[in-house]
Amino acid sequence: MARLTEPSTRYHLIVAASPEELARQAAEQIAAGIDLALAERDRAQIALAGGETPRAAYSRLGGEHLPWERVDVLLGDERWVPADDPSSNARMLRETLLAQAPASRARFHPVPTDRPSAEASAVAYAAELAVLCPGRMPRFDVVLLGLGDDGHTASLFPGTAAPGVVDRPVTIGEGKGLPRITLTAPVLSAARRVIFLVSGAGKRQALARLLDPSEPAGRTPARLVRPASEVVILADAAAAADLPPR
Ligand SMILES: O=C1O[C@H](COP(=O)(O)O)[C@@H](O)[C@H](O)[C@H]1O
Repeated sequence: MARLTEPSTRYHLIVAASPEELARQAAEQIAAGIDLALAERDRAQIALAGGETPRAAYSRLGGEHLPWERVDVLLGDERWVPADDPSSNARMLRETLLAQAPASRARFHPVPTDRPSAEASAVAYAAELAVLCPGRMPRFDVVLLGLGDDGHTASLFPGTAAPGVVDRPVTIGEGKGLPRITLTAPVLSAARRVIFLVSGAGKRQALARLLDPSEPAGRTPARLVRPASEVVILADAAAAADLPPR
């Protein structure tokens, strides 16, 4: 009898020579995913990373001439903080991608963090997602992810329950002392195009672990993102410094 084995995830690593090049490549990859989606459907849905790394890429992407009014912009995760909190991922997006024409015409769907609890915010975000992308698991056209130095992605932190949630698209997480709302691994994996953006020497070990087939996902939850298509990793030279030649 034939043994069924899960196909392994294919990673395509691109090392950028400068911060400008990293931002340019990221903006280009996201724009290409949007273009492809809009050639096939009326609207494109993208889920973007928070944190600090993608700021320059978003500022650059915001100037791309795309039919932004047909693009739904969501977040892969959000800290459960008010919308104007300095650590709010929505605030960061509003200050970069959405701050300028033409991307200001996109429809932004922030995580509603104004609910009485993180759980209630997760339920509200899941309801919004269900309207936008009907079906059991939403399928984004593009998912841009970050990689934490501890191997987390979105808000799937090692040692917490969120990475193990597989029966719903949105769950609550916890990381660096903050309650969070996050897309789950099955939704991230269902995306048509997944891109990781990794920058800085502090991410060296995490990046090496992400690319190591023997690395357990329990220690590096970013390995739980296993789309059918190849995963593009855009890294700078500092993050990629310890990697063996590929
Ligand atoms: O907490 C978070 O961290 C990750 C990584 O952020 P970075 O600035 O170190 O690249 C980010 O992807 C995630 O959205 C954010 O909430």
